[in-house]
Parts: sequence; C-alpha cells; structure tokens
Amino acid sequence: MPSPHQKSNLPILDLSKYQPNDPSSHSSQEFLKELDKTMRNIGFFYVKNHGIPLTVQQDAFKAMKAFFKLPLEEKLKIELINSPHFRGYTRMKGETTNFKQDNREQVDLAREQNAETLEGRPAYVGLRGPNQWPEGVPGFKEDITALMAAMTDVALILLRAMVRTLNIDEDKFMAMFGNDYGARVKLLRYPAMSNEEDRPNEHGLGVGPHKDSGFLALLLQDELGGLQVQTQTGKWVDAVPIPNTFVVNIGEILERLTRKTFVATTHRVLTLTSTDQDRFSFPLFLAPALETRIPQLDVPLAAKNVVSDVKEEQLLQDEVYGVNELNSYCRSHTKVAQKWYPLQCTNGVADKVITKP
Ligand SMILES: O=C(O)CCC(=O)C(=O)O
Ligand SMILES: [Fe+2]
Repeated sequence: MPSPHQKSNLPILDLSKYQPNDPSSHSSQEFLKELDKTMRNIGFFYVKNHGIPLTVQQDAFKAMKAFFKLPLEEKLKIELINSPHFRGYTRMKGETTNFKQDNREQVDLAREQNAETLEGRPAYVGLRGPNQWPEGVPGFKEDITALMAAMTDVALILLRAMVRTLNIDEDKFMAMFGNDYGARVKLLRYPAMSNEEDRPNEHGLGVGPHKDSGFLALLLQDELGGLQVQTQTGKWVDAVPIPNTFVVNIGEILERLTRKTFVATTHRVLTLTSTDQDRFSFPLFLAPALETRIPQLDVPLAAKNVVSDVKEEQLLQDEVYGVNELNSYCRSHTKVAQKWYPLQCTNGVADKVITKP
C-alpha cells in the first residue's frame, strides 16, 4: 500500500478575476501574480468561478456513469483495440502506469478528426482520427462533447495566462500549436476497494504516480477523493474534492519549455479504503499539435532539486511532441500499440522512423 500522506491547503485560484481581453487590469494582474507563484511552486491548483455551468458537468457525469453500467459486451463494442487512434473503451486493469496495472476502467476520446493516410509519414500521424461513440446511452455524445468543449475553452485561457506570466508573446506561443492543438479526455471509473465484481489490485493505486505529457490537465472529480499530488520535496498530499472546482496540473511540455521554471506535477490516485463507492473523474489534457517541435525557452535552467516518484526515462525524450505521445501509448496500452504500431513500438519505445508503406 502507498505510504501515509498528509492533507494540505492547495491553492484555489478564482478565474473570474482574470479578463483575458484586459490582462493589465488590476484584478487580472492579481490573478496572474497568484498563478505565477503557484506555477513556480507546487504546479497544482484548483480553479473556481470557471464559468462552466453545473448542469453541463452533471449531464456529462450522468452519461459517463450510465455508460459504465452497460454490460461488458456492450462496452467492448467500442474497445480501444479497434482504434489506431487510441480512442475507445479500456476494461478494468487494461492500462499500465509506472509499470503497474491501473485499477480503473476508462473511455478515451479526443477532438473529432479525420483519419489520415500514413504512407510515408511519421507514425504519430495515426493518432489523429475519429472517436468511437457508444450507442447504448442516449445523449452520450452530446453531453460528453459539451463538457469537453467547455473544458477546452477554460484550459486554453489558463494556458495563455501561464504563458503571460513568463513574459512571452502569447500569440507567438499559441501559433506554435495553432488550430491543431490536441484535447484528449478520459472518462474514468475507479472501483471501490470493497467492490466484489471489480476487486482492485492490492497495490491500492487507482493510477500510479505519473506526470501528464501535454501542456496542462484540467480535471473534474467527484466528491470521494483519492487524488494526490507530490510536492517538490516528495511529500504526497491529498487533492481533497472541492465542489464546483476543477483541478489543474502542469504537464511535461511546460516543464521542458521553461527549463524547470515550471515543473510538471507528479500525481496519483489511491483506491480508498474508507468508502464503498466507485469514484468517477473526467480529465482533459491540452497538448500541442503532434508535429510541434518543443523548443526550450531562453531562460536559465531553474536551480531546483525536485523529488518525484516518476523516473526520468519515463519523461519526454524527443523534441517532436507526437513521438512522445505515441511513446506513452506504447507503454500504457501495450496490446493496442502492438496491433497498430508493431514496428514503431519495439521495446516499448516509439521509433522515429517514417511509417513503412
Ligand atoms: O482521476 C484522477 O483524479 C486523475 C487521473 C489522471 O491523473 C490521469 O488519468 O492522468
Ligand atoms: Fe494524470
């Protein structure tokens, strides 16, 4: 079982203070100052007054719960293995993080895109494509899409604000990933420790320690808890659920870009022993276009000694973002990766080679 942890007062930022069209206003400046401080320290915070209506949040959660209640054979109709774009359903314990099986089931979705010809192109192009939508839950696509879209808007506002705190030209920065940014979501169900049918593994981790690979993640969690963040000194603290807030954490791109001025947050989810209810959450991951070469900004390497349970070799290895994203699928969804990318995912590491015709 994971080691004991401590509760902490993680920062809560008020997004209504920030006016993206008037970043010099007093309240915008206040928000940016607080954001800057948070980003340089824990790199993890709650956002309140985000403007996403409760009904949008609740409808999406209802749709997600209804999907997970469907019989397994129904869920398997949209299984991830059908999709070279890594979109679809993964059954309980079907994913691996930090070398351990996760205790969760999930649906992966992303911005709706057309599949592209792969011939003569880098393998990661295959990550773009359509979603698999289930048929058994009326209104599922609409409800999930509505929350996804609203969260993408908030994530983009936050990213621009983060860029602003670094004194970088926002538009120049944004042009780097243009209209083709990636916005992926996961619908997640973590069974309770007492769940007989889906008994979690004894290691007690819903998902093991990891950093998210993109710019940032925005997450809506239910009221049960279990999410934890690792501080830069290595302590695990509870991200206690706060109603009508979203949780934000920094991804690896911002760490690489800023030469560790911002450090990607290490986090994990515990399977709680104190509740007999299943936990649900809905993270959105904002990332650059797959082709983007991730530069390093002209800033000094931050002199920080950051403790993390995530090993360096699990982190971004390549300057092309798409190579990293495919890399992480090679590790987390081995079977799907072996079916669609057998050459590229040799030894669990995505090859840079152009797809063979
Ligand atoms: O479910 C959560 O609270 C966190 C999920 C997460 O960190 C992830 O899927 O990357
Ligand atoms: Fe995560």
